Amino acid sequence: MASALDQTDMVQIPNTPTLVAEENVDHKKRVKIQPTAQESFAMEHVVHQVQNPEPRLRGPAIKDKSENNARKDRLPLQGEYFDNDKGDRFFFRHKLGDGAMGHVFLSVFGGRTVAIKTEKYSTGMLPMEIKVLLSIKRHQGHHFCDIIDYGTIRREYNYMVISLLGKDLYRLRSEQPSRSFTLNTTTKIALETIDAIDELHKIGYLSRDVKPSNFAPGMREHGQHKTIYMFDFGLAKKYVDRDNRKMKSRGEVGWRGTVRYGSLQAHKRMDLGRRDDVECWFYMLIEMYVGELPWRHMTDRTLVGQAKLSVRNESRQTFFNRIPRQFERIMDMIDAYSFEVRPDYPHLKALINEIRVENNIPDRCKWDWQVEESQHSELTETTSVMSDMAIMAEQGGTNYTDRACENQ
Ligand SMILES: Nc1ncnc2c1ncn2[C@@H]1O[C@H](COP(=O)(O)OP(=O)(O)OP(=O)(O)O)[C@@H](O)[C@H]1O
Repeated sequence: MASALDQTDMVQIPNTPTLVAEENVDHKKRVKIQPTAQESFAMEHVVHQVQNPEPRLRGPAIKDKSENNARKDRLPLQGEYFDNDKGDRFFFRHKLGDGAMGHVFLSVFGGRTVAIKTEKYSTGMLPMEIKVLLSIKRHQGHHFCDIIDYGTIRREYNYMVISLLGKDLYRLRSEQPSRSFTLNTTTKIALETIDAIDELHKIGYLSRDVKPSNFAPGMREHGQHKTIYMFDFGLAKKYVDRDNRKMKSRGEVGWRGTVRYGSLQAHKRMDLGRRDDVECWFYMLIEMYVGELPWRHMTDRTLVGQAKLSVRNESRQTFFNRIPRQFERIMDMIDAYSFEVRPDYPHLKALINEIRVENNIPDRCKWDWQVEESQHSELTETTSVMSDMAIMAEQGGTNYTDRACENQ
């Protein structure tokens, strides 16, 4: 992957207002708390709405075709279709999952199964995701979905067409009889996912929402089942400025992320850096191997933060009991990182590989879900087993910012 950082400032979704992404605001000149991507989008929306040409009507007939209803901010439904600007037709075959902001559908494009992520036109989170995926594509990121198309339909919804993935890691673990993965699968996931995080950081972005439900293996039919892919960049943020200089911490900015996997700094509502993505990765690994985290049943964010502190102090021994000692070293390494520092990804990987060697895990080993996988068709694999709401509830609420939280 190239190390040059992306200099592009804006993503223009055809027929949509321009998103001025969060990171494009000059930090030094800013006096107020930085607007979220959503707020920036809303501001731009007002400015650009008048200038944007009228989008041509596309897609299926809508029952009530009155002018007002044709412009209704809405999510598409299963069975509908739309045509993109090049005349390609995309059907929303069936729903693969629900996110906080919209639906993800299965579709077919060029004889290949794909996923289409949608959100209401006014939501404005998708442009950031598109921006990240386009940047990744330019840098040939290995652990990310290919972005095939994106746009907006009649000011009703925004969409992006991306490569189809298998079930996410949260679902796959939940389906294991023990609700945990073997050391082989956990360490293989650890190596794949730290590579994904490293790749994202190399192109100048933070995820700020590293968690099992944002990673999934690729599809066997596409020959991608040995790779774990990272998706969902709704909370992503650039941590370097236009001149590729690392931006200074903005101090206290509010909560970002998912309670269960959030870093100690996130609990302090501080600006997040690369080390925080890696801390989330660490909690994710422990959960996958042990089957749960001590704060699994806690919903109060403060209590979860206290429980995370406790595993560094009074409950350290219990927490690290019966798991490879390298995990404790990993946590101590992460805790020693300051905001600016680049995590030592090769060292983290070396510790994971040490676990594999000590436990005589052969290099070529199947994922835990591969036995079960062979008994089902690939299409069934992508269908949700747990409801998305159940997963959100399990994780102590899905990703959100303080602002979104207040709106709940
Ligand atoms: N490329 C894909 N292939 C298959 N399924 C996908 C893909 N992208 C997303 N999904 C499914 O859709 C669900 C929601 O997607 P995603 O996490 O991107 O949406 P979101 O609105 O950002 O959700 P969240 O509430 O977790 O932030 C995922 O959990 C997954 O089940």
